[in-house]
Amino acid sequence: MSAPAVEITGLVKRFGSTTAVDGLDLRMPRGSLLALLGPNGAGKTTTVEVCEGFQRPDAGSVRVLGLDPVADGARLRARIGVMPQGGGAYPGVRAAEMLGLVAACAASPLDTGWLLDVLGLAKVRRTPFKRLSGGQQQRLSLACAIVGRPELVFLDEPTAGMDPQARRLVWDLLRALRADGVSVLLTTHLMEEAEALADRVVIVDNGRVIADGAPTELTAEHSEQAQLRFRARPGLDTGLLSAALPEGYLVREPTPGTYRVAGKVDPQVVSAVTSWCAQHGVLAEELHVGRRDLEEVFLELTGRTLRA
Ligand SMILES: Nc1ncnc2c1ncn2[C@@H]1O[C@H](COP(=O)(O)OP(=O)(O)OP(=O)(O)O)[C@@H](O)[C@H]1O
Repeated sequence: MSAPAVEITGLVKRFGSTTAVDGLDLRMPRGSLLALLGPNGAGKTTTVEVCEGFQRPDAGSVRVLGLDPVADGARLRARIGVMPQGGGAYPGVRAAEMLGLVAACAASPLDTGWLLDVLGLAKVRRTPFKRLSGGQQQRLSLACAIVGRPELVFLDEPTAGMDPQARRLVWDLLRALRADGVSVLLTTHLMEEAEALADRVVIVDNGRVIADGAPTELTAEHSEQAQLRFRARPGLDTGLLSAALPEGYLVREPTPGTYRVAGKVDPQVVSAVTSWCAQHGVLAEELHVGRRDLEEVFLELTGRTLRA
């Protein structure tokens, strides 16, 4: 049987007095799409860089496609694709030229014209890298990561800074890669991205795994009950609103203008929230009763928001 795509046990990585990764365990089967989700500074990039062989672990064991990323670095790099955060290229190189250079290093590359087309880059194929927009540079960097038909790709915040249309193109491509049996490990702090793409989500905070499972498992596990949430102008007096609800309910504003009511949802509490809003001239928009999302799971586990 082939080794897992990634197997990490007790990974520790320190930078001076900062412990970036603090005993992280992760197992990713072949052919799956795993999202490492967490706020800034959680240790996602460091974990990925250790897997790629760019950082040496201080403790723990890391195997990628059954290989040690440091000792077997050269063999491993021929089989993986890497899209680092921020990317990078010779500033004068043209888009198609750059992809062609990377493709030339691969034994059996994908068709570069097709790849540029799929990623919406056909029109800028002759544009120098430095004149591409941030989102176009990101997509070119993704193209470079996958043009060599890797068995496993590491994508560090692949859609950061992209507009929604470009993000869709990337999501479609990642789904197609997965359907072709490629293993994909991506980092993100966009819970929508993790929910939309991943077979498994590993939520990381302070260098540790705090939750791990399929998106639906995570949201179900952490919410037997439906939850009431709504949007309204930021800064409502949540203490006053909580006091107007039946005993035991608590209203929070985890991000400005987003309100969540903790407690079992029933018709009385929905009515009490809307009455209070009406009495205070507050328009409650997107009033929603339903399953929690990953953002709420994270909030519940850490008391903070993913975007913090
Ligand atoms: N080369 C380095 N030298 C010193 N500290 C570092 C280095 N790389 C990372 N760190 C620190 O390690 C911690 C984890 O950083 P890391 O980049 O892995 O987090 P992240 O989850 O990828 O965050 P982001 O979402 O912002 O990319 C942070 O406190 C960061 O400042």
